Amino acid sequence: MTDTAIEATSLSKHYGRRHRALHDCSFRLPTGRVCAVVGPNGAGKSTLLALAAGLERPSSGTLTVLGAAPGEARARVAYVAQDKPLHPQLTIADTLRLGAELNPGHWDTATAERVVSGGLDPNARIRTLSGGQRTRVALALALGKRAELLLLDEPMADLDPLARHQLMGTLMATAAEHGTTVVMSSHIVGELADACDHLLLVGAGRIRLGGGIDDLVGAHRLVTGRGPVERLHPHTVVESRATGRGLSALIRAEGPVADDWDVEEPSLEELLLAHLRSPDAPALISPGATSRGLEVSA
Ligand SMILES: Nc1ncnc2c1ncn2[C@@H]1O[C@H](COP(=O)(O)OP(=O)(O)OP(=O)(O)O)[C@@H](O)[C@H]1O
Repeated sequence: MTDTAIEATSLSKHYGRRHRALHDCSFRLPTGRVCAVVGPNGAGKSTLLALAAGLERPSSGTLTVLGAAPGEARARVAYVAQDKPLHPQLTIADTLRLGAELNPGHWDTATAERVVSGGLDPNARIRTLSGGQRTRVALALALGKRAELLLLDEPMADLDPLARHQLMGTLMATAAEHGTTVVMSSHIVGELADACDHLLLVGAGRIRLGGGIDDLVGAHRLVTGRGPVERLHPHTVVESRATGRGLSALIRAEGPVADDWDVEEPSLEELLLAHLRSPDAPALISPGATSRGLEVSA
């Protein structure tokens, strides 16, 4: 049994000659984590999830999922694509029955029904559902499968706040009870902080931050003091701006920060926003999240 849910080594995916969706990505996601995949539009998040689901093939580099090639791990993985494809002519009940038939011996009826419970008519056809209602059915199929790895591409995007809250609760309960690894892309940063313990920040096809959220947040500091920014040497300055009092910066601390700076730990949201605003800041993959393939070949 592997302790690695996903491992990428120098992974690249190009569409045609000009579209570089992912470039030279290396990281490791241990099993049992709830991982947020965050990044701007077009960063490569969906491409990464589709590669892990075995629906796309890398242009170069390697990717393993639960210790196997992505295609071989498919039975142990559930994937919900961004557009949540379902059979429009089936009813909700038919769809869940199909899920049970396709996953003999490892179908969790109670969880699947819980995800679609609350105001949804089991006899309603998929084509009559709203976007958010379809999402709930797609998530019911994914959670019902009792997969070891859930790959969810923007699962919360069109859910109302109550449904989002319920979904997060169900995901957390599933992950805790069965040790399921969850990987979900999202733009809703505020809601990730409570639910996720691992982060992949993707920017322009590269991994910008990778690792446990506590490790990544703990490696950074928000500092306020008198400029100029050069006074922050030797720390890595991710983002800095002039304020009424002098200078405010988010830094990656390379040792103790001098006493004349006010120092705070950033929130996850502050960390992400600073990195999103500073796409050229150096990448950080925390030690437990580096690709072992890379260590061997380095
Ligand atoms: N099938 C495709 N053919 C050509 N280019 C593609 C294809 N799929 C994705 N791309 C390109 O790859 C890049 C990454 O796309 P991807 O969908 O992975 O981004 P994303 O981070 O999921 O974006 P969003 O947040 O908008 O969903 C984009 O520049 C996109 O135009």
